[in-house]
Amino acid sequence: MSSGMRRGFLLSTTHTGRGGPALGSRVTPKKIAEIKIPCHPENQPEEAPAKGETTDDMTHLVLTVVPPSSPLLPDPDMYSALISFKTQKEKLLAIPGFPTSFTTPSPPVYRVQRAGGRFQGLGMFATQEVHIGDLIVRERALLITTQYVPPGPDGRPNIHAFDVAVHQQMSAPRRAMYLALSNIFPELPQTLGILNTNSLYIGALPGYNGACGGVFNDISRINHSCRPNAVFWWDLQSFSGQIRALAPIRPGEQIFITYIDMWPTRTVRQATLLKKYRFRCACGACTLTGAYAQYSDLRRAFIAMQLGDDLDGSTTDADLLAWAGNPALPDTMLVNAAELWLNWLLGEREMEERLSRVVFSRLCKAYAALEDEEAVKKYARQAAAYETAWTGSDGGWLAVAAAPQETAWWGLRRKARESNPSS
Ligand SMILES: C[S@@+](CC[C@H](N)C(=O)[O-])C[C@H]1O[C@@H](n2cnc3c(N)ncnc32)[C@H](O)[C@@H]1O
Repeated sequence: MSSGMRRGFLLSTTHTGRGGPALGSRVTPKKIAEIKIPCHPENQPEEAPAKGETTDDMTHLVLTVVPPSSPLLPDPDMYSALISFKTQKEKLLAIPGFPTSFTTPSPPVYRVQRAGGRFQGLGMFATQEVHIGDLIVRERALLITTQYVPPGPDGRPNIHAFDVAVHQQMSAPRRAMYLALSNIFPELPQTLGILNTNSLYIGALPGYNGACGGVFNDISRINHSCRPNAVFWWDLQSFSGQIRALAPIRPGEQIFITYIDMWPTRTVRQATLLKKYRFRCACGACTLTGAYAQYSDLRRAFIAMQLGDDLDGSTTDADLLAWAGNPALPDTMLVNAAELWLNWLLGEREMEERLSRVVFSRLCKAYAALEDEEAVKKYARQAAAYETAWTGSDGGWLAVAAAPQETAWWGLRRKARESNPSS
């Protein structure tokens, strides 16, 4: 998306890192309360390679295992094979305490089983009721690799590293797990075909900002939906992937993540999935017909328009503050718009992290300005659940839900009316 697109009306939330809003001058209350309504956190910058550091390094890949092999760490089933550049390996292993330990729900709340119907092979299913934000599984990868593979002597990507990692570095049980994963690219060498079928994007590793992917024993069994009920994310510190619920899931229901961006139209999504994963998606959004299908495409296009703007840019709460401080403007002006956006996000099951956070933030600020305690509590609780799904912690939203009146936005409309009795 080009950053030159028109700035969307929803995007005027102050971005001050994980802190709260910087209130403008006109309606600043005397007492700035303790509880901040979270707003969009700054993105962690991907670490660019230091000048000259990776140039030589990037001519070849190095192989290692994480945690580093040690007789003191006897559990080979927890090791990830890592294919990276030397600088990445060194920076990773130099992180204090790396990798931290982690836990996953025990007994498991899911089962990997034959998916049946339109799905080839296996899928992941809930065995217990799961709520938004709940952890479903956390797992160390079988293999983590950079996407960029330097050329070998013949000038073609040197994919030999995948064979070495799988056949020489993995323990026998880990290798068996890897080789049992599905492979939709039989024309490729087996280790690469499995990688391309199953790897999930994990972002960059320290030392080089190129993309990396991870292959997992259970997480890679999750099928795709354009209306997913779960989200995958990667935690560098523990070197683990996790799946959390994005919607309530009942026992026996299949768990889905999205493999692709969700905002393109159905035609574009289907073409991408066919090309990259060789299946025709028949999810709830892809099987809509007629006006419903058009409406879904339209809502996703509007969501994309908002995302097209630079959400991390220097946006402010200026319009919220201008509304709060001007009693002549309708009370419902901003909440109506934000509720419409939230309904579109929920309707498409496209709870895009950055945009949803902005919407919840605006709803809570506007309802706090209107002194509508129940509405602030409702949206702050929802925001807490989604924030937990995206990050593993509620991000401060539960404090807002517990005491809306303690936020700096509380009562700004009334205060503005009191100081402008004529308007
Ligand atoms: C990462 S694997 C997912 C697990 C796979 N079903 C298995 O048995 O291991 C990706 C492959 O699963 C299948 N798949 C995933 N989502 C699907 C869907 N919504 N409909 C049909 N097939 C799907 C496709 O063959 C795709 O290439």
